[in-house]
Amino acid sequence: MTERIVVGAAVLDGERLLAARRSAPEELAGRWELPGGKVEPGETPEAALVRELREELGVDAEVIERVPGAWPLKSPYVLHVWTARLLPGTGEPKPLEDHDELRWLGPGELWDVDWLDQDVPAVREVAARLRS
Ligand SMILES: Nc1nc2c([nH]c(=O)n2[C@H]2C[C@H](O)[C@@H](COP(=O)(O)OP(=O)(O)OP(=O)(O)O)O2)c(=O)[nH]1
Repeated sequence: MTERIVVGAAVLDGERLLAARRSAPEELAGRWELPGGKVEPGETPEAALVRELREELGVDAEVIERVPGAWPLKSPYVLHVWTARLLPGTGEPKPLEDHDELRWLGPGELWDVDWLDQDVPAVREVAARLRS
């Protein structure tokens, strides 16, 4: 089956990373992830990321760069991650859809939340870039 991309946004504010707690489906609820979602047919991953951040968090954001790596999810999905930043004046993100809590994680707090297993290597990669 053709791979389908799920985009995850590592939204950064200085050295802080935004984490989102899923409210559904049942098997993922309560675990933390990078906000994002499935890329629609004909859409670029970058456009999907901006769209998902608007839908899920009510914010306007811009993509910074791809975090190297691709992490397999439930077939046929594969997680690709980009760093992103909020546009000035857009306000604080809110858990409008798919999430019931958001947290900005500062340095030393990245591992304070229960990330989805498949997100752990992606967050590790983001953490390495935050330190460099
Ligand atoms: N958004 C997001 N999804 C993730 C991550 N890690 C992970 O396993 N997933 C899974 C959860 C879902 O099964 C799938 C993405 O689905 P989603 O529900 O966020 O996608 P979507 O907003 O496009 O919604 P829909 O089409 O299901 O309505 O990928 C992650 O870090 N971010």
